[in-house]
Amino acid sequence: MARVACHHLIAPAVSLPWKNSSLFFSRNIAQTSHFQRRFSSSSSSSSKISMTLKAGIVGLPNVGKSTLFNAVVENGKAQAANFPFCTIEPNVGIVAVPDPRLHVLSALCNSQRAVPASIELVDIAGLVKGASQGEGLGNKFLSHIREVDSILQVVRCFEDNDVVHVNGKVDPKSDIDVINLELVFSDLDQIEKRMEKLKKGKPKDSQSNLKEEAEKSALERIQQALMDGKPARSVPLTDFEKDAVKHLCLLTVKPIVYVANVAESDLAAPEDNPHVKEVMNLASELQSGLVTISAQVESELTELPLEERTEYLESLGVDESGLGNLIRTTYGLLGLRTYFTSGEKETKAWTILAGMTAPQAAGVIHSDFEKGFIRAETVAYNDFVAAGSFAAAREKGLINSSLEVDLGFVLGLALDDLDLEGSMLVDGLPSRLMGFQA
Ligand SMILES: Nc1ncnc2c1ncn2[C@@H]1O[C@H](COP(=O)(O)OP(=O)(O)OP(=O)(O)O)[C@@H](O)[C@H]1O
Ligand SMILES: [Mg+2]
Repeated sequence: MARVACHHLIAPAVSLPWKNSSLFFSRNIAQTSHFQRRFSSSSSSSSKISMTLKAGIVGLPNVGKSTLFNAVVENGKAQAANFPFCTIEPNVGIVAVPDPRLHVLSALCNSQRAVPASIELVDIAGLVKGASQGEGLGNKFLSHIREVDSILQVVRCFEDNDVVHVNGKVDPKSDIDVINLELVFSDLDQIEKRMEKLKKGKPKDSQSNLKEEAEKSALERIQQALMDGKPARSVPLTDFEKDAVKHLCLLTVKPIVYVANVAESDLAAPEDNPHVKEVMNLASELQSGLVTISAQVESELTELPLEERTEYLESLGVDESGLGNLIRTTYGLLGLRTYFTSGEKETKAWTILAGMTAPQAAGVIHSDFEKGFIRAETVAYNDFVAAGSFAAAREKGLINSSLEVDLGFVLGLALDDLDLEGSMLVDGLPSRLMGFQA
């Protein structure tokens, strides 16, 4: 099988180049950034997107993947119909990550526009038993999964005799097992081929030798786990080993969110549906996320005028659409965090990986900002909102300034909980992370 280029969220190499500050700061940061060029290729709306990750919608045929895709993606036009293998080529769409903080900041700063973070969704063809051996639409479709950063697995939990189930009955456990097994087989195949190659080849130098040794050792452990039916992500690896196996883009390394697709009538109390309960148990066993949604309802909602949507949801006993939850769960599961830049022109959410340093976070806006990083200023989101402006927060002494700056540096990355010595972002904090373009 031809190897596809996989899609990674790569943190730029760590450097602390605060003193090297001659390079930058004259460019308009709203223009194409490193990540814009890198992560959002052709769409014309991509100039507004900061860093986009890909989530792939997978599942058995005819379980509601395209219906969900069309509901989530504004103007989504994937063909969704009641027959298996309706989707053949993947459909791709961009979805905004809902974040109420964006609008609060935008109002406080009188911004002309608010630009949310976004996720790229890929609606992939249905997988069936034997896909790794070419069954159904076969290997080609596993290769589409290889290209995504995370997996949303739609699991059918609705009973409807008119909608064909490829295995004859609604059975979430068996559906999840079928998909997991295909992903496991595909990884095993990939590892076997790689091991053979590693055995034959000779490393160029001692550095490559070290890396290959780490790769071999990691692959052996992953292979064992896969043979025991466990995903590769369950195997503890050192950072060096993770890096050594990254190029294989193993499918079972990718985080999974299970999307329990329920009937309209189950939406108000999904946990009463035994199929949903089963998916809940499996998701927690497999250390994966779970979201309950009715793709059918979400798709009907998009057809309604805005004012009628709330009424419809109320009639079903729920107060909000499940899409926001789905997107936020996906975003959180990937260890992604947001910080904001805010000014009159725009308030914008930028995506970073948990654990990125302040210079790296600045580098998401523009790589020059990382190279010439000078200082970070810190303020908690709530403090900022209470103060009402950056100037007021400064006056009240709520902003901590780290290093001295005398170069007219205008990007004050304001990072709460920042370890100023090492400029490390602390995992898990960034709900309070803000940055400002003066
Ligand atoms: N929650 C639901 N309740 C009832 N019917 C649903 C629900 N979700 C989806 N369906 C119906 O299931 C059928 C299959 O949906 P869809 O085409 O989205 O499946 P798919 O997973 O994309 O299939 P394929 O793998 O063939 O592309 C459609 O008729 C759709 O209306
Ligand atoms: Mg489809």
